[in-house]
Formats: sequence, C-alpha cells, structure tokens
Amino acid sequence: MDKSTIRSRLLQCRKAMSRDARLAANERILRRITRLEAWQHARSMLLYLPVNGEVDTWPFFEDCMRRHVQVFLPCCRKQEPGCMDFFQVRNKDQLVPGAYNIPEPDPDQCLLMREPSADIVLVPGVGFDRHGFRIGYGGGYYDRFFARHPMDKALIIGLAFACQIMDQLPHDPWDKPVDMVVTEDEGITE
Ligand SMILES: Nc1nc2c(c(=O)[nH]1)N(C=O)[C@@H](CNc1ccc(C(=O)N[C@@H](CCC(=O)O)C(=O)O)cc1)CN2
Ligand SMILES: Nc1ncnc2c1ncn2[C@@H]1O[C@H](COP(=O)(O)OP(=O)(O)OP(=O)(O)O)[C@@H](O)[C@H]1O
Repeated sequence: MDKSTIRSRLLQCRKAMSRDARLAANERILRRITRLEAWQHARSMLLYLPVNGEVDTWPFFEDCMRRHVQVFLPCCRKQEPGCMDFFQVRNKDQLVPGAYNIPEPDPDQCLLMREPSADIVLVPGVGFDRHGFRIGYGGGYYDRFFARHPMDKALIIGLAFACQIMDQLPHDPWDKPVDMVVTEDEGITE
C-alpha cells in the first residue's frame, strides 16, 4: 500500500472512534505521559494543538502553564508550504487561528525560537509504526523541521490512538523515527 492509501485508511479509523472512546483514550494517554519521569523533569517542550480528532494536547498545554514549563508551538510559514517555525507561548491569549484552523502563536506577541531545542517534543500523527516511523497529513512539515533541527537531545514522543498503529509503515529517506509512541494501550519504544 502506498502512503496516501494508508493515510486515508488511518484517518478513517480515527474518525470512526466514538466520542466516549476518544475521551477515555485521551485520558489514558494523558496519564501515561504525565507519569513519565522525563515529562516531570522537562523544563521546555515543543507541543502541538489538536485538529481533526487528533490526540487532545490541551491538558498538556495547561499542565505546562501551571508548572511554568516553557511551551513552544508551531506556526506554518505562509510563503513556504511545508515549513513551520516554533514560537514560545506564555498563555492562551497569545494564540490566533492559523493554517488548517489550528490555533497558532501570534508572531507579534510571541518569541521566535531561532535555534530549537527542548527536553520533550510531542509529535502529532495520522499513524505510527512500531519502529517509530510516522505518517502525517502529507505536508512534510515535521520531516522538514527535523531535517533542519534534529533535536538530538530531546525525547521525541509520537501521540496516537491504538487504531493508528501499524506494524510497519513505508518510509522515505527523509523520515526520522520518533523515540517513543504513546497510545491509550501502550508506550512503544524499540
Ligand atoms: N495539530 C497539528 N498541528 C500541526 C500539524 C499536525 O499534523 N497537527 N502539522 C504537521 O504537519 C503542521 C500543519 N500541517 C497540517 C497539514 C494538513 C492538515 C489537514 O487538516 N489537512 C487536510 C485534512 C486531512 C483530513 O482530515 O482528511 C486538509 O487540508 O483538509 C493539518 C495540518 C503543523 N501543525
Ligand atoms: N527534508 C525535506 N526536505 C525537502 N522536502 C521534504 C523533506 N522531507 C519531506 N519532504 C517532502 O514533503 C512531502 C511530504 O512528505 P511525507 O509524505 O513524508 O509527509 P508527512 O510526514 O505525512 O507530513 P507532515 O510531516 O506534514 O505531517 C514529500 O513530498 C517530500 O518530498
């Protein structure tokens, strides 16, 4: 199967989850993540905010705000498709509706992260495999970002529901596996 066929199947299965199943799964993912020692010790994180039924990261954002952990969120470049930058966000009021209707940092109010580095990176995905390879919406945003900024010191965690996990996904030379994938059922590391 090619990437785009797999992408649409995985999106379909995520969409098919009931509201209750999604809420319960989000709750379990939250518990798994916040129990991680790395999460408890992290002082800075690159997060994302959810669209289209992705794993809900608002509770992570709130947890960071409460504990004064630095949070950086992506902002898609308008002139360069497939490129994004991270900006530091200090509160919800610094967010504006962005590309694909995802809340984004307002570049006028937020500090651009010139040399990205962080303790943890949470990565969204349409699907992941057991080796940490990821398939996204096909824009190549995270691929390009990690190519420019490998984030070698960070723990890179992919978030997904169990139905989004495949044994093996096709991957291209530019795909870089995440360090860990967390679903409601398990934490997957190699
Ligand atoms: N929450 C979140 N933020 C993110 C990403 C992401 O995957 N999730 N990105 C990671 O790359 C970047 C934005 N890229 C995106 C690319 C496409 C779509 C999107 O919704 N595409 C289709 C819908 C697909 C479908 O549901 O069928 C569309 O254009 O309508 C969303 C984000 C940066 N921020
Ligand atoms: N490092 C890179 N430099 C230039 N182009 C890249 C790079 N990485 C990926 N691309 C391009 O991005 C496109 C999308 O790649 P791919 O299908 O792997 O996206 P994806 O991982 O599903 O998307 P996303 O990261 O946005 O969620 C490909 O056409 C590829 O050529």
